Amino acid sequence: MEKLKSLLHEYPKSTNIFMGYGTAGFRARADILPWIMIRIGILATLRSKVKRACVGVMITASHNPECDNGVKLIDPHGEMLDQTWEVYANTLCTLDDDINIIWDYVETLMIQLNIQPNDEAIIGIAYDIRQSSPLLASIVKRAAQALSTTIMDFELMTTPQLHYAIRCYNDDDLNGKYTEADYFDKLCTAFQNLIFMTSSNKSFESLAIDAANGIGAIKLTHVRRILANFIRIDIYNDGTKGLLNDKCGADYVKIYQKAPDGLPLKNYSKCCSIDGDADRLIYFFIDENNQFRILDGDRFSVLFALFLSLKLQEAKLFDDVKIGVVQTAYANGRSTDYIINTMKVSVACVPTGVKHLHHKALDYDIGIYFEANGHGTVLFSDDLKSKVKAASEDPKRTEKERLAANQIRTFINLINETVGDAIADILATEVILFLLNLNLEKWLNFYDDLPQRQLKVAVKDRTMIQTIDAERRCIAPAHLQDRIDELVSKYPSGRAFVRPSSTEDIVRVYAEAITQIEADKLAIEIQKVVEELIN
Ligand SMILES: CC(=O)N[C@H]1[C@@H](OP(=O)(O)O)O[C@H](CO)[C@@H](O)[C@@H]1O
Ligand SMILES: [Mg+2]
Repeated sequence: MEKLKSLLHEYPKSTNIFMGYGTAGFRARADILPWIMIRIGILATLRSKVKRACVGVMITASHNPECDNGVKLIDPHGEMLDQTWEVYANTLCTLDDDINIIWDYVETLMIQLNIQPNDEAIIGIAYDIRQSSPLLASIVKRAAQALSTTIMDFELMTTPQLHYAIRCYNDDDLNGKYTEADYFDKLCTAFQNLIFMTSSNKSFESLAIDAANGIGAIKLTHVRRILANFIRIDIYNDGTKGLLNDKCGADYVKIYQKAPDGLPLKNYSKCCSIDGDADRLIYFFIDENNQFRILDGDRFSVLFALFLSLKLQEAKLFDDVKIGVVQTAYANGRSTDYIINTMKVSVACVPTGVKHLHHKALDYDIGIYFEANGHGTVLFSDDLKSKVKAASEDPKRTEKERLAANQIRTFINLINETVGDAIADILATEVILFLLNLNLEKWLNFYDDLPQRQLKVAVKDRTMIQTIDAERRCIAPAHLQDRIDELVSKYPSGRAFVRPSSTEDIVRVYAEAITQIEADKLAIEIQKVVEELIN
């Protein structure tokens, strides 16, 4: 109690205004975060006690600028914090800096959640390369230690590494331990084995990676070294010169549809950008007409689903396996059409936010999910894992069937199933392109995107908008949806929706149409309706 009391005194609550615990946890300017870290240390301790397992605390603001930071909790299987606990996180942060008030709330929660004072707690803490990160991590650590919690200090890590590390500690199948060397060995060995299984004498073209001047640059050097005999990886924006996420990184490339600074695009046929904490990935290249072309999250869904359904067919397992793609309303309509009608793979649409995609993907034996912004992964059910193992070892099957099953089995090891992992996704993408004999141009030509436009609208109260049907329709305020329907009906192949952002104080408008001019026009018309009905 005394230690916690002095910590509250040392880092007093600096503001009553803060964004709630959302998809990305808490995010704000780094200088107003210290007091929040005390409460996170407490919350993580309680979560660990309830789950009787290790939980994670990741300090990062992902693609946001260096001056920002953030924090989020990771649950024992490496997944995002359970949604009911987001409420406790918010309540803890609304409490005053009074040790008695805070302690009363902690005791109430302990009774409610049946936590005994002597229950053990263990937390793994990691952070990205922001200057503010070590201090924020030390505050979480001190708050948790004040409650006798054991700390594993992982220091610098990518977000997906910490998710995976937490899963390892809680899973006996994964030896209950994590080392960075084991992690990159696992990914790189799977990559090499998939190449060895292929009787091709092709070689890889060099890959240029824009690492957003973030933590990914440091971690990618391991992969570059291990795979040096297979693929040449050149890392740009590695933090030696530029600023974190400044005119570079996956978010910049996707939003501005522009090449990142600091990468000699013309020297490469394949380039990609990751974001500041290495959980998003976007590929890009210059096409024959000298146009800058990007391959976003929708394209990864298509590529991964294509590869996995093809291998399931070759292994004669396709009819026994439920494979599906999970998207949000921001997925380009043409990608959805292509997956359903050409690839004959089912598609589910869920609200924005990785936790929703991840949750839905668990419904499938092979659940592939990506947000259009490049965050995503693949989940494989235990049943699917047993099936492919059995098929790969079944002497009654043909060699081709066994090989395909073995390829799926190996591919599973190339994936970080806990969360989108840009480094794992790069290796998976490279291997699929290699095995299917594709380059970026051919991959892009699977289908043409419908032109689209996204707008941000500043409103007085964005919570006035309520949505249903995976955020594709509004039920409040009155008449908004009717007005949107009326506008959309004037555009052939038009599609549009509005929703309040969960990370910014704005309403997002999305519109799609046959031409860019029409998509822009539709978006602006809807923006006006939003302004009229909300402000
Ligand atoms: C349209 C869009 O890109 N939305 C992003 C953004 O959420 P909003 O609720 O739209 O602000 O940030 C989320 C967290 O990073 C990310 O999961 C999501 O995809
Ligand atoms: Mg990120």
